[in-house]
Amino acid sequence: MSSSSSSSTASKKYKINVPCTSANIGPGFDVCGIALSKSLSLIVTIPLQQPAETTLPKIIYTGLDSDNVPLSPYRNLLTRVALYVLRSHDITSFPSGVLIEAHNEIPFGRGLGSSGAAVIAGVLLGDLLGNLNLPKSRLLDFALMVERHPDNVTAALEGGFVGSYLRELSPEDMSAASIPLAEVLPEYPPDAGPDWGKDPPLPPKGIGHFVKFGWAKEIKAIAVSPRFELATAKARGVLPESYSRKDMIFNLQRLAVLTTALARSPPDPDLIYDAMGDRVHQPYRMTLIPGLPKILTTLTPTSHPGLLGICLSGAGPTILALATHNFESIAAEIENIFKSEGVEVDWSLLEVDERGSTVEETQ
Ligand SMILES: Nc1ncnc2c1ncn2[C@@H]1O[C@H](COP(=O)(O)OP(=O)(O)O)[C@@H](O)[C@H]1O
Ligand SMILES: N[C@@H](CCOP(=O)(O)O)C(=O)O
Repeated sequence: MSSSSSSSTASKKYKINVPCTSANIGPGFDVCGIALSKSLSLIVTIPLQQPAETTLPKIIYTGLDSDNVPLSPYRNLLTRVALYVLRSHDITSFPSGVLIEAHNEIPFGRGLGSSGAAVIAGVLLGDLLGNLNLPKSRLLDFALMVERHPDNVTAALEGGFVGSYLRELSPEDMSAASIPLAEVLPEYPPDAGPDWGKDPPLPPKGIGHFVKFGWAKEIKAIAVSPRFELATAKARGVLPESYSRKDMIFNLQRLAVLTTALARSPPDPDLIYDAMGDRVHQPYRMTLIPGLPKILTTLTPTSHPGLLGICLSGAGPTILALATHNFESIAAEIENIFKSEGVEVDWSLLEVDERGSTVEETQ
């Protein structure tokens, strides 16, 4: 326990750590996600005794994109999600005197699950501040009321390589789960008191279901991120409403093979490369990401030994290449193709994070 000597300022500190994620992995649109080794972390200091004066949480950000984050707890995504969890448990306001120090390594709007990580961090923050001890399945329900595709949030919460689906809801549950996001996460006015607004819509129970797949230890992920943001909402907006039977079968066949192929040691590059093909989201997103068609066709396990497969990370624009070696030359080739389209990039070599999200008491 971390406590200062004076009893009036005695406090406990906790660290919440949430990994970034790469969703889809080719054919698994809105199904698969991998937790990777960059994270959003929060150090949360909570006074042991509530101060006499009521104060909102103080938020401090460091790290990537920290200049672009609202610091009002009524505007910030983390704290709005936490307040949703608290209000859903009849706790109408934040405890007073809380300090939240966020450190972010996940670039915003690049397809590495920054919003999914923020939503999971917010749910864990609400659970901590309300002393709720919610089980993982309930934490996921709250996250899914905010981020409505399960791939990023499930992988961020659970860690590793995960497949997930949403339970078919009863008509009554369906009406709760399809409430507009603005009602789940209202923009609280600056002077919002404990009685502000109506009761939040509670999530139906057991919305998300998942299974953790195996992952061959020698497989690493090269993430090449263009220096521009692509909002997930915009990249979902270009997708069609329906697909041909041929394209659905194309993806289902590959997905079934891929989930086992990535667990096998040593990995089979030709099998994985083919199994990472996709006809559901990548073809439609090519107009938003210059260089994507060339990247997906130029690099192969034959041209670049060590490469296993290549895909758009989440909704993009980051490219995810799975590989066992020759990481620099694979990244350099992707970087050159982007450069030829006038796009600058940053790249990093990431490991799979098997731990998922953690909450620990700290000093
Ligand atoms: N740590 C964070 N704190 C607050 N807001 C965040 C955080 N991370 C992401 N966001 C919000 O989520 C947006 C990005 O979400 P999205 O378009 O889904 O892209 P991504 O692929 O990175 O998840 C950011 O512009 C920001 O508004
Ligand atoms: N399945 C979603 C995943 C979005 O991931 P993000 O990291 O880009 O937010 C999609 O492809 O739209």
